[in-house]
Amino acid sequence: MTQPLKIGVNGAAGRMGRRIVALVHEEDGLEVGAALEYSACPHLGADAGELAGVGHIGVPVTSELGDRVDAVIDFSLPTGLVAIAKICGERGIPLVAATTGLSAAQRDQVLTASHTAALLLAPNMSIAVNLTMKLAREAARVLKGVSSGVDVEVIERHHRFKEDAPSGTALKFGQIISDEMGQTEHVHGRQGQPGRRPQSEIGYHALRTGDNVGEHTIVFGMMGETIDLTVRGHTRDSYAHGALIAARFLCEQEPGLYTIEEALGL
Ligand SMILES: NC(=O)C1=CN([C@@H]2O[C@H](COP(=O)(O)OP(=O)(O)OC[C@H]3O[C@@H](n4cnc5c(N)ncnc54)[C@H](OP(=O)(O)O)[C@@H]3O)[C@@H](O)[C@H]2O)C=CC1
Ligand SMILES: O=C(O)C1=N[C@H](C(=O)O)C[C@H](O)C1
Repeated sequence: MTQPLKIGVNGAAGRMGRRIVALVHEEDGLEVGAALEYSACPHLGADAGELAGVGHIGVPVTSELGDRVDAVIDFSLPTGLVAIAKICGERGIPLVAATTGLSAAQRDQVLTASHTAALLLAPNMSIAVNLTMKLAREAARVLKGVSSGVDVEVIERHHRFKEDAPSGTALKFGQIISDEMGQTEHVHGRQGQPGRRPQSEIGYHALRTGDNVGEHTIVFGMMGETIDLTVRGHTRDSYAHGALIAARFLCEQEPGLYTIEEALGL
């Protein structure tokens, strides 16, 4: 019988980390190998399963990655991702990097791990969101030919605790669309007298309310008609399931940089 893959969870005491711990524990062929947090985390020493609401699993929250993991899934903070990416790169451990809000320099530091380990870095692990990205690319490809112009706006809604804005997913939607349509300016909200809207911009609008786990709407506004592409999360498990698929996928790959589309088979 094959041994279960041992998954290290970075940010294990967080909202996503707890769901990853719970689902890894429940899924056949996977087990929690390590539950990682930063060295001053108040949850150090607590049982990761108890924190995640699935009962005692005998894996304490720790700040040191032991030698018991086959892959790491990270949902933490940019500094946490940079630190774990360095370790994964040094040890050749596959890494699913889900944290958003990285600076360009932090992103480059994380990408360095792909020279020596299998790495997947994506702002959204959900199948529905990544499929909607494909739809958005197709819409942009077709609509760029509309002679009277198309105004693209990205509206996202998230919970009040989210630290970065706009979401990493919103920025990726904008990147995909501007790659197809050629917009060169990315505008975040509007106020005062911005004047007539130029075709060269994509507008982003970040709403922060309550416990919303994530919604994105891409508006393609034209003269006479509008297309809204909307994708809504209902629970964080939509992201967690995709991250587990990605971890299994990376465990079968050579070192290198992989995409969530490859992992999900989109
Ligand atoms: N790609 C995707 O599909 C998704 C990505 N995300 C992203 O994942 C990240 C986490 O989201 P969420 O779970 O809601 O956030 P949380 O704040 O609930 O969780 C982050 C956890 O990481 C901990 N942490 C802080 N610093 C470090 C460190 N240096 N090393 C390890 N752990 C650390 C935090 O501790 P403390 O609270 O004490 O600071 C917290 O427990 C965000 O960037 C979010 O945008 C979220 C959902 C889906
Ligand atoms: O912080 C969140 O919650 C989420 N963050 C990701 C992002 O910034 O795109 C993905 C998802 O929307 C949930």
